[in-house]
Amino acid sequence: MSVKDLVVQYINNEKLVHAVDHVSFSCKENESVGIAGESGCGKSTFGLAILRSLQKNAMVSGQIIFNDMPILDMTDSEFSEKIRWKQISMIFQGAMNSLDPVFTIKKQFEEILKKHNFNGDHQKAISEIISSVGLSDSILAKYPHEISGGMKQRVIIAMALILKPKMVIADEPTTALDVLVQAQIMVLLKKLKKDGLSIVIISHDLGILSEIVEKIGIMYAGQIVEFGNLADVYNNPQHPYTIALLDSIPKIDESVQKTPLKGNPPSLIDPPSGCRFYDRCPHAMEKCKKDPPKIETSSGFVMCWLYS
Ligand SMILES: Nc1ncnc2c1ncn2[C@@H]1O[C@H](COP(=O)(O)OP(=O)(O)OP(=O)(O)O)[C@@H](O)[C@H]1O
Repeated sequence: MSVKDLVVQYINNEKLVHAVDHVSFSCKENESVGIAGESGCGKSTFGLAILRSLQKNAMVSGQIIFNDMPILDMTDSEFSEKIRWKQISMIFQGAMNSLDPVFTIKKQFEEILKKHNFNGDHQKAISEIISSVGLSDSILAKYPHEISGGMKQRVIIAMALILKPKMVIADEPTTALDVLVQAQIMVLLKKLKKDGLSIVIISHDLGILSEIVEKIGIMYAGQIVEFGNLADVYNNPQHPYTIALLDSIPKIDESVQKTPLKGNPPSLIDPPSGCRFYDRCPHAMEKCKKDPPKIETSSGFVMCWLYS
């Protein structure tokens, strides 16, 4: 997948919210990408833009090329017919709470298959996918309130995978689960990845991302300010925001208490020109008031005046 100059703006009360601002990067087949950043920086908007599932008040420009197909140029019906759920699917943030309480799990799988005109054997497809996420067929007769949070999340993952997509966008797939269940879900995602699934995983939790992705993008106020191989970004972060984000992870053997990053990200309505991290950056200089250059790094890029 290659994302070029992706811009998403929401119109809200006659004002523009610049939720994703000129985002570009690419990843290879079977590579998984993590998108990390604070709440409200545009991570979910980015994921929803790939699946063309943004709300109606969103305006999108730029290009997303998936398997040589320019997916933003397709008509809605072409995208639904060829791509959505069949090639790219999504585990939506908080989706396990949106399972329909009045239908059994089986019925909810059948609805998805019907909606996508699946003409194979429904029972076989459901059983196969349920077993691939570590559940047994007995769960199918149950209602959502009869199963645990971890099982619900497995059901949601199975639903996203039932049409055998090549790539899944997982938006905070472990948030709201206890740590043991989080670990089980990560084991499951790693297994699916090993079986050939590409995963774009969106999370504010750098620990979770470090377990699974090859590439990572650090998002700040709608922009990807640093992108590269996981090891490069984690071991040798370049952008002051990445450094601060990594530094905020508590370590068990540290005696000195961490000083959290001060201040808040700028509003995405009329964000300031120049570097968006300017107000919080310990290295801010006069030239940072101008838009930062995109500097090539060993495996990606950093958007920062420190390196020009
Ligand atoms: N439909 C919408 N209309 C207007 N503004 C929106 C809409 N959806 C999101 N936003 C705004 O866009 C910005 C980015 O939101 P988004 O949900 O993509 O961020 P996020 O990084 O995923 O946050 P979180 O981790 O809290 O989900 C925020 O300022 C949010 O308020």
